[in-house]
Amino acid sequence: MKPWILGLTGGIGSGKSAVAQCFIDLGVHLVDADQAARWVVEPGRPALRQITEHFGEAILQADGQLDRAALRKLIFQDAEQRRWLEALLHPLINQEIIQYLAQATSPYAILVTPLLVETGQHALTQRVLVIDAPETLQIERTLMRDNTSLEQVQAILNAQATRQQRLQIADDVLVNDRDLIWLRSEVERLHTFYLTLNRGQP
Ligand SMILES: CC(C)(COP(=O)(O)OP(=O)(O)OC[C@H]1O[C@@H](n2cnc3c(N)ncnc32)[C@H](O)[C@@H]1O)[C@@H](O)C(=O)NCCC(=O)NCCS
Ligand SMILES: Nc1ncnc2c1ncn2[C@@H]1O[C@H](COP(=O)(O)OP(=O)(O)OP(=O)(O)O)[C@@H](O)[C@H]1O
Repeated sequence: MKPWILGLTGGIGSGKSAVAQCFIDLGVHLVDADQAARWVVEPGRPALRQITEHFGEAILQADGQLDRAALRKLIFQDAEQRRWLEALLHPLINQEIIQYLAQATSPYAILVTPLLVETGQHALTQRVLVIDAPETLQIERTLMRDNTSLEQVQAILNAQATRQQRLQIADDVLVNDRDLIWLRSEVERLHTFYLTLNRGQP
């Protein structure tokens, strides 16, 4: 039987990737929208040429790869440019996700995405798990992980759905405000529950 799809979402630095790794360790197949966003702009793919035509050659690194840090800076300080990029990439990202999920063979599979509502990816899922963390912790963890500024993280947060909007579509909520050992035990608990579900429903 085809696996049902769990949408795993949360804002920047909420802990989506950390939770995703726990599910992978339990044998669950998953696709990450941030990774799909990388595949669609690999050198040679049409989207990279369109991005270069729009933003200029300076958006490429010397090796021909997309300069992600430069593009990040650009789109999070200019909402119009961000919307241009999203209109180009989101349909391509969605295609990659659909192809990938079609190959999943675990009892259920997971779509990890920061933008479940904003991209129409919600329609690909039967159930939604929101990773929730206080905004201060999201900012603190992102600053520790990435070579970025507080201003940049704040700009990204402002471009995302609010906690409230995310919680409105949640079937399950994992509050990630404790340590990683506790996080893993919560994922194990959820996994046991998910294995009992039929198409994502009790
Ligand atoms: C701007 C880009 C090049 C920056 O790349 P970088 O490697 O620095 O970051 P990465 O892709 O890993 O994203 C990190 C986080 O930024 C946030 N983020 C990324 N894109 C967006 C967006 N369009 N709106 C709001 N938040 C976003 C998410 O929390 C994401 O998890 C990249 O994020 C991108 O191509 N974004 C547009 C495509 C998109 O919307 N991707 C989100 C998945 S659908
Ligand atoms: N419970 C936790 N305790 C300590 N560190 C954590 C915890 N959860 C996540 N982290 C760390 O916080 C950082 C952000 O987590 P993670 O990368 O999983 O977030 P994310 O939601 O995937 O972020 P993004 O939207 O930017 O991709 C990582 O360095 C991760 O290892």
